[in-house]
Amino acid sequence: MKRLDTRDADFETAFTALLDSREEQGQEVNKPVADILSAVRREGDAALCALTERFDNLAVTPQTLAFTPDEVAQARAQVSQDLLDALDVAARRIEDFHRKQLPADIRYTDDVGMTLGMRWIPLDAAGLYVPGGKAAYPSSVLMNAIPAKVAGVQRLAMCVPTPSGVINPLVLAAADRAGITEIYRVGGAQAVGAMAYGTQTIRPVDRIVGPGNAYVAEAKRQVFGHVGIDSIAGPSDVVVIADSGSDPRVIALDLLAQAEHDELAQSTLITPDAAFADTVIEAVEKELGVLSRAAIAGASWARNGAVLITRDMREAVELANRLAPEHLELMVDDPEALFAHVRHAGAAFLGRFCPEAVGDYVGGPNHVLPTSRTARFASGLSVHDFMKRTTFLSGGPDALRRIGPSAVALAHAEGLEAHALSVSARLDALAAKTANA
Ligand SMILES: NC(=O)c1ccc[n+]([C@@H]2O[C@H](COP(=O)([O-])OP(=O)(O)OC[C@H]3O[C@@H](n4cnc5c(N)ncnc54)[C@H](O)[C@@H]3O)[C@@H](O)[C@H]2O)c1
Ligand SMILES: N[C@H](CO)Cc1c[nH]c[nH+]1
Ligand SMILES: [Zn+2]
Repeated sequence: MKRLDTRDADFETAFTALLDSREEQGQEVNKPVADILSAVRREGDAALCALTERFDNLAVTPQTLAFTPDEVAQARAQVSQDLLDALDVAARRIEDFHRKQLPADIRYTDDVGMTLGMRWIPLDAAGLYVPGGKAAYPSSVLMNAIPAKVAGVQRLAMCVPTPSGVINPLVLAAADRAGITEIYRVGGAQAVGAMAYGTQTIRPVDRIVGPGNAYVAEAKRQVFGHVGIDSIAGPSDVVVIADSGSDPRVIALDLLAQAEHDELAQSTLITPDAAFADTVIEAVEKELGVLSRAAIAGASWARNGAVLITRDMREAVELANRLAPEHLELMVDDPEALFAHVRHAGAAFLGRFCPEAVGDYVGGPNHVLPTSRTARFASGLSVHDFMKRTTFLSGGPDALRRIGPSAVALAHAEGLEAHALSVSARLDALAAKTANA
């Protein structure tokens, strides 16, 4: 863990190193991921099965890659009613929020008489990656699938790793709740490769979405262009801006809630109060003594944890903007005042009683969010990720007479004769018709 004070002479150097550190960690997986993707592209199911045996310790055949409807029903039957109810609370709230994102088409007739517009069309097929290496993520099943359903995607294919063949039944219950019927027991870069290029068993999709570890995130980056992707939603990160009005233990737990996802996760506290910072650091160490996932959380905190002490809250927000976190918690009395200055964050959590973990499960907005500073240019998963736009133009002779000559002039200026003729031939025909009338 790094403890930095903006008043220190070497702060800027240390902070720049912090900004670069996770990108550098991500680069370690470029080559292994490229090898996995090319094996899946070349050999299809054979590579998929061999890689699943190697990385997930699971012997599969093309016939057993998919979960059967019976397996899904049996898994659902193992889940308690309380958990199914909790799943339902989450699903309803996620659906309500995402329904509000449905975009409206555009259609209007302009002053030259052309009708112009833009139509939103759902994707034909989406691939949903649900992580499953170090933890089970039924919540990510809902976060992936519900916006896709709301958008109207016809085919959803879900991939989830099952280390040593074990799957948390709630994952399959969540898939069932979301109406997913095509579920494969594959994970990592090989799952992304299968959904991108297709194999004998898994048909390719048009866009791959969902969170995952560094291998999954890098695989999505590498297949982008062949298929669409949502964003780089890799190992989680959080920035917590807090003052001493919060219980240090609660802030420590918020930091550890991200750290426990992955050794590569990153948790950062920013506060103007140095004494408070030190109490939170102590509380983190204390909680690490009792947390069940202390090995992962402790490794993440040691490797990527950071505590930044600022001159004031405005400086705290400026540093948060530079970190462009996946999650930003504003644990202060007047969070809206700080939020007004936030420019880069995947999702913001405003107020002492709105922890990020609520957003992970039941808040409503999506928890699949851009990581590793990509919130500078990317956003969380939404209904829009499952749709694309087709613009349209419709015009008759009058409109062509009015704007056609400008098109002809510009086509000549670009040296594109066929373009110019395509328009002028029509204009000539119209002129001849008028002359003959
Ligand atoms: N950003 C988000 O929106 C978001 C949401 C939820 C979870 N997450 C992140 O998802 C990740 C989940 O990670 P996970 O590991 O639990 O599950 P995962 O499913 O993402 O990864 C497991 C797979 O990684 C592959 N893998 C592991 N080690 C490998 C190696 N050495 N070489 C090649 N492949 C290897 C295996 O194929 C395995 O099936 C965490 O980093 C968590 O922070 C992010
Ligand atoms: N915090 C993760 C997003 O980065 C999502 C998640 C799912 N379950 C628990 N947490
Ligand atoms: Zn989480």
